[in-house]
Amino acid sequence: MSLESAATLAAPVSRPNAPPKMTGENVGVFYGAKQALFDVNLKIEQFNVTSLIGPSGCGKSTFLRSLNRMNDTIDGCRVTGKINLDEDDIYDPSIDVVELRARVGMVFQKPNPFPKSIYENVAYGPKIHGIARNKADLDEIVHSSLRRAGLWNEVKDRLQEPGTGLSGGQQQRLCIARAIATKPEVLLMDEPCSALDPIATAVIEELIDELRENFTIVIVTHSMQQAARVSQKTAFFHLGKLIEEGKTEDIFTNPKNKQTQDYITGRIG
Ligand SMILES: Nc1ncnc2c1ncn2[C@@H]1O[C@H](COP(=O)(O)OP(=O)(O)OP(=O)(O)O)[C@@H](O)[C@H]1O
Repeated sequence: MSLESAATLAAPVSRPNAPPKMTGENVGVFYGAKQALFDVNLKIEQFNVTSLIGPSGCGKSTFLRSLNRMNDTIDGCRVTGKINLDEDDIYDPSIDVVELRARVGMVFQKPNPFPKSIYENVAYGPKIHGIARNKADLDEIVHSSLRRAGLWNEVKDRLQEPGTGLSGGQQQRLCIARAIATKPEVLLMDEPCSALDPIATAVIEELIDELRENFTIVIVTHSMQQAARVSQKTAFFHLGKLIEEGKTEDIFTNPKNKQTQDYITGRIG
């Protein structure tokens, strides 16, 4: 992308004294004997969108998955270093991983609604986490999550129809509604628009900008334009290392590192 197009950057949310929502310190990730991430130090600011960018295989998704211990589900995967959510060390043996994943929710690359009704897709998390006290409560959570995900008007008359019957963009918004229904503090998004057309992508990008009022968001994206449009902070990874991070505007207009410069100007990738 041209450096000038960074003029479309989303305005930063100014909360100067807020401590970071999540902090990674010397994070390393191994798949068996192979090390995929090396000594990553990154602070995730609250109520901001942080983009993780870099060439294929550089470790973006690996780092994202380490933030809610999704890597635990991969055989032979081991994480070293420390990751905090507020004051909590998320790899401490006392941490309940199910509860952690309710606090740090995730939206995947391909929309993956359950083979259940639209209502049940969103109600599932609040039910298993015991968030709703009764049916009226559950209805309220489902309706407000669908509203916040910008899907309510399109589905309000068909809540009992299967989620899989929606369009791709609608399914992804349903997955976002499902993720926010458990009231997470942080929302992780792994290339959430890669399976969507430009119009559905624009809708999700707008939604991300609205969601940051209430959630801290970390997004992996292959699109530098998308990173520039939606995020306040950008982290550039290369070959398993965090090369440079900072305000999105600075990364795209005035990168300090030559590798970052080469990536954003299309010389590597
Ligand atoms: N389940 C796994 N088992 C073994 N190696 C893996 C696994 N997942 C990722 N890797 C390796 O770890 C490295 C980082 O992969 P990762 O998927 O995190 O990169 P990425 O930057 O998200 O890539 P992409 O943009 O292509 O999705 C790569 O070398 C990859 O082959």
